[in-house]
Amino acid sequence: MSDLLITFNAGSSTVKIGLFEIRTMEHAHRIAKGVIDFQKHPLHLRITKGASTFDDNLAAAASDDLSAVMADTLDCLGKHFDLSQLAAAGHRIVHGGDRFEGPARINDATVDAIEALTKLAPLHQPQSLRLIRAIRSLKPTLAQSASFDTAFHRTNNDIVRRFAIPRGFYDAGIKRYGFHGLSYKFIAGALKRCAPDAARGKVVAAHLGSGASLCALDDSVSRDSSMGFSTLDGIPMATRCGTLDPGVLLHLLGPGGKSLHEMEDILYHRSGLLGVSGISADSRVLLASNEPLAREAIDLFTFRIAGEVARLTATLGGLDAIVFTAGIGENQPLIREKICDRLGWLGIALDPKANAGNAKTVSTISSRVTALVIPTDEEQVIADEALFVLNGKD
Ligand SMILES: Nc1ncnc2c1ncn2[C@@H]1O[C@H](COP(=O)(O)OP(=O)(O)O)[C@@H](O)[C@H]1O
Ligand SMILES: CC(=O)OP(=O)(O)O
Ligand SMILES: [Mg+2]
Repeated sequence: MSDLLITFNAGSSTVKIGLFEIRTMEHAHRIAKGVIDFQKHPLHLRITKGASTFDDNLAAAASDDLSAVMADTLDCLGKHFDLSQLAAAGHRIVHGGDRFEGPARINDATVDAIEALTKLAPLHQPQSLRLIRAIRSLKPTLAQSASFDTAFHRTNNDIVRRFAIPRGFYDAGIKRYGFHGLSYKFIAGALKRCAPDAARGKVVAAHLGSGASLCALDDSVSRDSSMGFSTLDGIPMATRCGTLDPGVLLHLLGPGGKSLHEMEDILYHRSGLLGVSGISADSRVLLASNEPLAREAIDLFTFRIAGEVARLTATLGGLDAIVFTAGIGENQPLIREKICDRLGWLGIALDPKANAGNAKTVSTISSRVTALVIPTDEEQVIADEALFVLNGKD
């Protein structure tokens, strides 16, 4: 029987779990997925194994110590899989700062370094740390690894990473890092398999989920991305603002204005699609609505994405392909259409039928730029990187 590997991808409201079989030491094979919904009370776990789904409510409640929640989760998974075979746990860590250039084995020093970066990713980092600590307390001898979203963008050059503020800030770490790197690493690998010509060329990948960003890839190497210092930057998201004139911050934070905490709440949780529409953070709800404000939120989202594609094309010095991925990118034809309609001048022409069917290639045969839809799989990258760490290659 093969050893097993478990992965954790902590988001702001869910933890996505992957269960993999270690078939070779280079490749982990997915056998199940799970999602813990932290918005529900009691906490809800859905496990998907092949065509079957199993739903459980967890007895433990969410708190700063997730040991009980993880104990319940492992008990539920243990009903369907032999967890005595577990060889490692891999975690997605959004921020690796300048410290991490690739995956790392989790030990006290790694945990301290991840913790030190919490302020830079307040929506994601604390939950990942809670999961790491919970697994450590439940299974002290289990190997754990960390996979960093920022690591993939370490290839961005100095001009791309620098803000035009006094130089000392850059040296102190105030620079553009870029995120969603595990997703872009997966897309770069998938492109090599399914569209090798595009993979060798200039590609803009659009990860459009609740968090959303774009990445400029040249020969599969990240050269720029829309997210910068924090996960707020770039294009508007479900509840995050995207790029904002810093003068707005200065104005709102001034005497008698908002507190730092209020500002953080507005920019992370009450902006983006939710803030502009006042209706929902979910693109499905907005697209189904006849309200003008819902339409305006979608129009602003697609307008800003098209603008960012153009900027990243300038970084690359051309464009051969655009890849749509994540919840919206994979499943929302109208949003892809609205983005591409603004980019006809760049040589993108969508095939309406292929686009409506979420086909792999959604551009016309004569389109100069190929438009592709490729499902991402961050957990697969975490699992493969965990194997890399288990092999002692970190
Ligand atoms: N099957 C689907 N059909 C249409 N839209 C979807 C689907 N799945 C997800 N989405 C959209 O994708 C967004 C969430 O993307 P997802 O990648 O699941 O987010 P995250 O992993 O960042 O939480 C939501 O706006 C949702 O409306
Ligand atoms: C980096 C980031 O924003 O991640 P997510 O999309 O999971 O929120
Ligand atoms: Mg995500």
